[in-house]
Amino acid sequence: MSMIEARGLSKSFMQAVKEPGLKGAVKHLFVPRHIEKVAVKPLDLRIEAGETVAYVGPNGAGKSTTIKMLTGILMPSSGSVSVNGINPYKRRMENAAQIGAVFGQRTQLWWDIPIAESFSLLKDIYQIPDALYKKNMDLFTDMLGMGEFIHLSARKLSLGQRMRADLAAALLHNPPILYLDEPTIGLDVSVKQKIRGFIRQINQEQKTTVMLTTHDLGDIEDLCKRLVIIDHGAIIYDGTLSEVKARFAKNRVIFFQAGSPMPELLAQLALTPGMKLEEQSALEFSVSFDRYEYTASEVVSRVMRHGEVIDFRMEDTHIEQVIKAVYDGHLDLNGTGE
Ligand SMILES: Nc1ncnc2c1ncn2[C@@H]1O[C@H](COP(=O)(O)OP(=O)(O)OP(=O)(O)O)[C@@H](O)[C@H]1O
Repeated sequence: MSMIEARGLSKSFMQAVKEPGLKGAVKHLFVPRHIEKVAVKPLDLRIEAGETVAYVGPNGAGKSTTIKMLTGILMPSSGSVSVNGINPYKRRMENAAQIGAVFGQRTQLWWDIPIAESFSLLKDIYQIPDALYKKNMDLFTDMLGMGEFIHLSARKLSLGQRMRADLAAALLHNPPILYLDEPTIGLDVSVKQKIRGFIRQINQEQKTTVMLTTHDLGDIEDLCKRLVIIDHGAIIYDGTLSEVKARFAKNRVIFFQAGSPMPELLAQLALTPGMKLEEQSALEFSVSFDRYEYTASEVVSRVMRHGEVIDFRMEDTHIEQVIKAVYDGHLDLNGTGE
């Protein structure tokens, strides 16, 4: 049995259609008009225990709606969903005991009481045994650096502190599943790294299944082996991150700084199939090439045979560029990758 299993899962909303202005509002009061908005088309998804899955897509693609169905917040319009053997919407209490959730924009901490007391309230709510509570509190305080703010109320925390506290709160009861919705939104680089390191460790040591939505592609590269891309309510890609990179990030670029101009070589390169030359100046140019046709050393030695090279550096296509190309409709993940 998979940890998360959705079959034909879909969700539609009725959205009010109002004409603009006061007249429109009054008219809507007497003659309300609605249209059906399909947020998530029937989708199938299986996630195994211990997997780390990034669920990504452009704004309005249906990510949050899917997560809300998986966490039991929303009732699906059709299909079935089982999370660790439980229907999350029908058995909400049992489901709550087995999941941890962090929604970047909201907090589950009590706003006006010290964080330490919020944790002890959660201990009672989840009926966490003393030994486990102490073990987790010690571990999380240390790993997330919470010592400096645990005596403060959530209201007084910075965003980075609050996110760390929220993450600890979500994991206090050792849930087998962790949902993260934009866990690093608005955070500085060092807090992002702390949070990602923590999630990685929890996943590795406790085999926690992690599903996260994010617009931060660094989160995906640092945390997730599997990538599920949703667009217009339908899954358009489900596979490994490395496969996406291998299939679609096929171009590499080498930037050269030459000691003297090499016009002959540049003319040759410009005509070579599978290579693309871009000249920044007479002494600076880059060669973009198909990594499956040429090796980097072939390209470098070809340039070096023609003259002095002072410096060169290589860049791989970043996953960010690949996903942007998918969102923009320039890349068909089910096609050839051209
Ligand atoms: N409660 C609701 N009532 C009506 N329409 C909704 C509701 N919730 C979501 N939608 C619509 O469903 C679609 C999917 O929304 P959803 O929030 O799941 O997208 P998302 O991928 O999470 O986007 P974002 O990255 O912006 O958070 C959107 O068109 C949205 O307007």
